[in-house]
Amino acid sequence: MLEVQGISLGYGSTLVLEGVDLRVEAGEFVSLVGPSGSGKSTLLRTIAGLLTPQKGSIRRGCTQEEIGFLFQEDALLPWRTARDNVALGLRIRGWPKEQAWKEAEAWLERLGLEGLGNRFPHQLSGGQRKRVALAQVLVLKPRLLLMDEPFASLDAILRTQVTQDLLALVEEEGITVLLVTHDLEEALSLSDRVYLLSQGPRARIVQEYRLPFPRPRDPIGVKADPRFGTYLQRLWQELKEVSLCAAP
Ligand SMILES: Nc1ncnc2c1ncn2[C@@H]1O[C@H](COP(=O)(O)OP(=O)(O)OP(=O)(O)O)[C@@H](O)[C@H]1O
Repeated sequence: MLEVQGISLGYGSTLVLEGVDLRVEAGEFVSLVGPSGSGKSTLLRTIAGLLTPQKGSIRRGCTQEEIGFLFQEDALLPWRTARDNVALGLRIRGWPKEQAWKEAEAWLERLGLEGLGNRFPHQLSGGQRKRVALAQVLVLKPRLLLMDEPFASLDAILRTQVTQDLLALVEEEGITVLLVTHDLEEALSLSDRVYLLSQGPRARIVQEYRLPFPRPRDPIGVKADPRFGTYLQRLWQELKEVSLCAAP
């Protein structure tokens, strides 16, 4: 679904990424972790097509329309109801209003927001708002979902609930996911593979972990697997090591 080869990219004279390679197969859930400021968001934005690499290539197995984005800041319009916000993308794609509303309501319901379609974003809790943002992306049936710390603003309990629901939905829909996160437990509990990016400048992928946990997966239950602790310890250790060795 996605093949990144030898990507290099900088801001001004600083080369943030140098020679980054990664692959995401169709239906996989892959996370990208690394030290703060290493270039994770830069890499995701490059994959999303928002930044142009100075070197290297990106091959996507789907069209731009089939890519969904979920960033830390949601894209809800404050003057539109939850239903209208979710329906907006379908309306832009030419769906008639009634049909778009019906589909939007169905997705709000799947995300546990039944009956809240008439509320405006400021009338929703933080968790409900995130669920509307998720419905806004999923209603467009993305084949590849790119997420950059989408639930970072939520408290631990809400975050766990929303990610649990997200995982069930992407498994059901067969959506391929690339997630940037600083939360190692989140990365290990959700993913099939985790990539570790080195400390920048000139960051590159230094490690890849292939996780043995089956699907469909309960991201809470998987933490009780004794192998989970082993992976977590290894990832922590390697993240600590790369954080200490910045490129000269
Ligand atoms: N628009 C920009 N102009 C100049 N430098 C930038 C810009 N955006 C990011 N940077 C720099 O590029 C480097 C990588 O930033 P990026 O946000 O990609 O890292 P990150 O790994 O996502 O960080 P974090 O984990 O803290 O969110 C940092 O040193 C940052 O200061």
